[in-house]
Amino acid sequence: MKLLVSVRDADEAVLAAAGGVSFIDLKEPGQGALGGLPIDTIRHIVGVLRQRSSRLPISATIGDVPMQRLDEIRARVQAVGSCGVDYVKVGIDPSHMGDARRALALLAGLAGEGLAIVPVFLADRGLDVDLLQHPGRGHWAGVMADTADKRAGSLLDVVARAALARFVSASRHAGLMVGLAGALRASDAAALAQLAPDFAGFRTAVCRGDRAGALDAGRLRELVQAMGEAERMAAAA
Ligand SMILES: O=C[C@H](O)COP(=O)(O)O
Repeated sequence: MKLLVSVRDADEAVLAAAGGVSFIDLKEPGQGALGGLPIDTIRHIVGVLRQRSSRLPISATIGDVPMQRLDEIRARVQAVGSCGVDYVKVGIDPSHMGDARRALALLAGLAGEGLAIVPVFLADRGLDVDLLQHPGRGHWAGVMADTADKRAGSLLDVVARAALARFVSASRHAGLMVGLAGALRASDAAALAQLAPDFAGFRTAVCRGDRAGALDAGRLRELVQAMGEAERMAAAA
């Protein structure tokens, strides 16, 4: 299981890369669950990481764009995708199923332009694995579950373990890389190792204060240790 950490600037990205993170995610945490960074900032961070010979995969979010605004989603995906990131993350709110399906179809079409797109299903009101049967699924680069309301607790408090296991397994079945996130804590490491997604994403747990605060090297170290230990124990079981 890769450890994804969300960062908002080049200093945080370098800190995360040096701290043992295996997946760097670019976002502005002060602007919501999928807050987007300015395009120039994304390009700058990618440049800094690549200059340092970091080959870590990099994702970036397009921002919290309402799903009905298909033209804006298209433009943001294309702009973020032009920055040299490996993956473009787009939030999907399944509580508006018609809009969600139309947005997912758009993302499948954009993948034809050579963009590796990861729909991020907001799981605050549950996870609908039927969306993983969307006809466009073969064009996505992966899928994620995440939460919008970080005050409600960890994803593991908000969504039943069995539903998360179904999401991971249905994603695999569809041939998709799968990630879990949503105010996850270091103490969730053992449960995450059991669920075994391809990656687990963190921001809140590695910050001083809330997720809009600064990335904290000590918290990051503790998280890397906890995740490594949980993986070793799951492998030994
Ligand atoms: O993509 C991962 C998220 O940025 C995780 O953020 P969070 O831990 O605050 O939910």
